[in-house]
Amino acid sequence: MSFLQPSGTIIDLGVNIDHVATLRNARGTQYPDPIRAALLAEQAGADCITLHLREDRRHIKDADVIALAPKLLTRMNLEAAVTQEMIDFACKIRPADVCLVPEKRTEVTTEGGLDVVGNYNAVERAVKQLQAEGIRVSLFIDAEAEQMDATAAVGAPVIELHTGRYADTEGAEQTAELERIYRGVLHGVSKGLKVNAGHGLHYTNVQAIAAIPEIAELNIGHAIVAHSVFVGWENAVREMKAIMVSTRLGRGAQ
Ligand SMILES: CC(=O)[C@@H](O)[C@H](O)COP(=O)(O)O
Ligand SMILES: NCC(=O)COP(=O)(O)O
Repeated sequence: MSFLQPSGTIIDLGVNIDHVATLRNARGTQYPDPIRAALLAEQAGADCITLHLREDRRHIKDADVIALAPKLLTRMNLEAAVTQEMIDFACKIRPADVCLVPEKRTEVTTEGGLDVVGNYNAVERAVKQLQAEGIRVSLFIDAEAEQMDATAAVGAPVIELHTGRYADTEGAEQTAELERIYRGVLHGVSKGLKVNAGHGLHYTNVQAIAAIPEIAELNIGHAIVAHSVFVGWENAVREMKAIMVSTRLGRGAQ
């Protein structure tokens, strides 16, 4: 496909530290410290730190967000559900970015994109409240034109396309998902949106997504935490960033 041509455009890596907190919470210890992981990830090449304060606090806790905010050298991308509790909390923290994501208590991980069309008024209220605090708002959505059109209408300048189905499929199904994402990226750009992507990306499926030149940022967490078990945290971050950048520059996987 044409998007596989090297473009040399910049692509940012947002490192999601949720599952460093998962490991910490497994025993109720203070280690591994997600704040230390975030600062080391920045030194290893992360362009931003993403963390998801879930309503059930299964991994990231309020205290993690509060402790990390003043220490970050890059920028915080706080993921949160569209609830008054989370929007009020985000407005107190005032991260550079807030990404509004859907949440179901019973889900193992995020299962789909935010239904902006079906929750338009609530999303619009949240976007306006966050933007009044100077926060840039991103909506985590599936690569569907109507969701992107609603995102533009509600005034959010950024979308993050859910790559979960692409990550969970293979062969012709995965190729179809990749084409759907590519068409979604082009539609999002045509609506004037900054287009990011994330969920389920890892060291051998990230290349095809990173090769799409109009994608500005990838948010990746679970795979980096998993890989760090074998290569170390900073190396895992460096390797992912190197794959993304070399893909963009057309040098193939390094
Ligand atoms: C929105 C998304 O895809 C992830 O950033 C999110 O953090 C997934 O939730 P878990 O980290 O709890 O799996
Ligand atoms: N929004 C996606 C994200 O932050 C990380 O998702 P994953 O890589 O942990 O699946």
